[in-house]
Amino acid sequence: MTYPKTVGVLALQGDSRNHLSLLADLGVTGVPVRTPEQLEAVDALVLPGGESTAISLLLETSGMLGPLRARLAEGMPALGTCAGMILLAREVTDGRPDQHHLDALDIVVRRNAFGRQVDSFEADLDVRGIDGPPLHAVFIRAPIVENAGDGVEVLASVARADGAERPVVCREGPVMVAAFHPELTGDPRLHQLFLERAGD
Ligand SMILES: NC(=O)CC[C@H](N)C(=O)O
Repeated sequence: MTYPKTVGVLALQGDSRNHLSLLADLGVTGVPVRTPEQLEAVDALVLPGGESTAISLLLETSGMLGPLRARLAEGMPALGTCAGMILLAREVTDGRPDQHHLDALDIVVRRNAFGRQVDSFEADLDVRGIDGPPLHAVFIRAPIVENAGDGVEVLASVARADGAERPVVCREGPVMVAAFHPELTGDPRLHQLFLERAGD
């Protein structure tokens, strides 16, 4: 199994540093991506958590929106976490009217939607494809997956305060998303799962 050679981390806004150090722990060259030229040079991309409306705007002003759409359409592997998951979705039900989404996997998401747990909560997740102890996940103003298409694999779910189970890790082809912040716990297993598929 080979990992992609160079993995970019979108560094326009939000938490790119911890993603870069997890990639380094896995022996992968991670590079911050802020320009179309830097995007062109990577084999895969991590879109971190932060604020999806701000990242959306910065994608536009940096000139990266078009090139990023094109790379995703060509099949570039991407991992989106929290705000990154919102950006990669097919539809955002309550995004700002001018908020861009990249339509890279067939999910519909709603921002800041974990009911009473809206601000933050933590959960231990069984993730399909990850062995060993459950993955500890930190959710911060997390999006909810309202609908996942037939082609989408749901790899982990969590019960909302009202008891409804919601997908929190999804994958479609080379694109994987998580509603939480996998970079905050120092556990590299979610990145590893992404890279295993991304390098195929
Ligand atoms: N932790 C996060 O990335 C939060 C996402 C944020 N609520 C948004 O809408 O973009």
